[in-house]
Parts: sequence; C-alpha cells; structure tokens
Amino acid sequence: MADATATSAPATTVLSVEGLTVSYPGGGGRRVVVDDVGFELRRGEMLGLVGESGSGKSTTAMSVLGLIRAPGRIESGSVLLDGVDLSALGAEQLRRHRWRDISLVPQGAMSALNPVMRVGAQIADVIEVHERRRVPGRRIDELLGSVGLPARTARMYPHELSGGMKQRACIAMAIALGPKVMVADEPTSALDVIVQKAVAETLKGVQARLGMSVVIIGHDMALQAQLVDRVGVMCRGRLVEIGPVRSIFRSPAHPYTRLLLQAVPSLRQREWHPAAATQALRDEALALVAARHPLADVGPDHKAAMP
Ligand SMILES: Nc1ncnc2c1ncn2[C@@H]1O[C@H](COP(=O)(O)OP(=O)(O)OP(=O)(O)O)[C@@H](O)[C@H]1O
Repeated sequence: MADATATSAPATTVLSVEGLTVSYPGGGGRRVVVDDVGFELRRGEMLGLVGESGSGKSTTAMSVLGLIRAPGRIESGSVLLDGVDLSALGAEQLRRHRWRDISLVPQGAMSALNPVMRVGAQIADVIEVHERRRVPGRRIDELLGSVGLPARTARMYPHELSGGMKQRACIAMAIALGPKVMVADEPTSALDVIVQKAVAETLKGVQARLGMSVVIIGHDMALQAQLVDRVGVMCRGRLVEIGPVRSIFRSPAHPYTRLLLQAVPSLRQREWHPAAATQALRDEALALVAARHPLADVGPDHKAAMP
C-alpha cells in the first residue's frame, strides 16, 4: 500500500491508534466519549475490546474506520494502518482503503444487509466497486463456503436467512477483499448461545486461515476469553487496561476489570457469580476512573485536530 502519508511502524504492528479523542454534543457543550485511547494491533492477532454499554467501544471502532459522522467529532489522535495515517486521509481516499485494507462487521449486522438485494449480489458489489470487474459466481460461492454457508445462500434474500446466517454473510462480505484488519462490532451479541459459539468459531477459523488481524468488540468476557489473544478494557471512554487475555483473567489490575470478571461464570466451578455483590467494586472502579480522568467538556468551539 504505497501512500504519501506513509510513516514507519514496527513490522509486527498492523494498526496503531494513538491519543484518539472523540466527542459528541452533551451537557450544553461537547462531551468526550472516547478519551485519549491508544492501542496497537499486531499482525495475525485477535484483540478484544470489552466494557459496559456506553463505554466508547463502538465509537472507537468507527473512528478507526473513519466512520464518525456529525455531530460526532474526532478531536485528536491518529490511526496508522500499516504505516498509512488514515486520520490524514480525505473521505474518498478512506473509501478506497475500507473493505480492501480494513473492513467492518457492523453492530446489528442483522439489519446491515440490504433487504431487497440477494446476498450474493451484495457481496459481489463490495468486490466490484474495488476491483472494477465482474465477479465470477464461483468466487462468491467460495466466500460463502469459507464462512460455513451453502452456495445457495447467494440467491437468497436476507429475510430468508437465520440470524446466524446473516451474521456469517456479513463476515463473508468483510473478508471478500482479504483485508489486513477486520473490526467486528459485537458480532455475536444478538444470537442465542449455541449460534454465538458457532459464529465465534467461524470468525476464529477465518482469521487464522487468512492471517488477518481482528479487533472484536463485545460485552461477553467469557466468549472473549476463548477467542482473543489480548483484551483491552474500556470504561467511561478510557482504555483502562490492555494485555494478554490470560493474564488479565488471572490477575486483573484495574478494579473495573475485576468487576467485569465478576459477571463471568467461573471456568473452574462452572457456576455464575452473582453480579449483585459487586456494587461496591463498581463504585470503586468508576470513582477511580472519574478521579483520574474526569470526562472533559471540550466546549463548543474546540477545534478538531482531524477533519
Ligand atoms: N450519535 C451519537 N450522538 C450522541 N451521543 C452518542 C452518539 N453515538 C454514541 N454516543 C455516545 O457516546 C458514548 C459511547 O457510545 P458507544 O456506542 O461508543 O459505546 P459502546 O461501548 O459501544 O456501547 P454499546 O456496547 O452499547 O454499543 C455513549 O455515551 C453514547 O451515548
């Protein structure tokens, strides 16, 4: 990927996010909802981003893909994809990188598919826009097969697919151009437990086969534990902890991480720890984050560092 904005980055890092700060209108001014977030994604790595609802996971993901729309605003930060500063690119240039170099399995993928278009045509569309040539049906069949869908799915409309099938179709679309990085925003959250596990396994299989790097966003720590190599924990817009999933599960450093782990069934005892007893821990965690990093009001006239 040659680009005038290319800078050097360690060979093992495919995506590098630094100082990402995003705001939305709120409280009479602007409210920072992603606050100085930074992380690196290594080649072939699966990185989880967890945190409760509203902690800023999706906003982080959408910022990485250059998909924050007004009234949202990126205040500062950079996103380097294989050395290319995506945050310095215009909308058209970004569009060229999206799907080909970095793709998204959106939250609510169930409704992300066009209801009046056959699944195969939707996948072909993504490829044809970038490759500017007709896609043979065989390639679509192979893509569908690689996510565990029969070839006949190509001729079906979204309403004819189960939730799990729709999710797989979205994954097929996201891997269609063999991107370096895939961001999956809660790819299994609307599915029942059995289908969740099957889709998660498909994701893992696809990632391993293609050697892709994946950022996977979710609430479910137990599912993340089985999927990802490293996990980052978000709380009130801050990335409060990041590290190998095993060490975070064994010895969480941040009280908020400990809180999240309280809600995970014990892998040893295979029973649920009631979350009710965790209110004190939750208060402690939130107070700690708030004291260290009060949510900043950047004011209505704050100049965005990135367009
Ligand atoms: N379009 C918007 N307008 C105003 N505020 C927004 C908008 N989108 C997100 N926010 C706010 O930004 C904060 C972070 O939201 P975000 O969706 O990133 O959190 P999340 O951790 O992904 O939550 P969830 O798990 O529920 O998807 C929330 O306080 C949310 O209300």
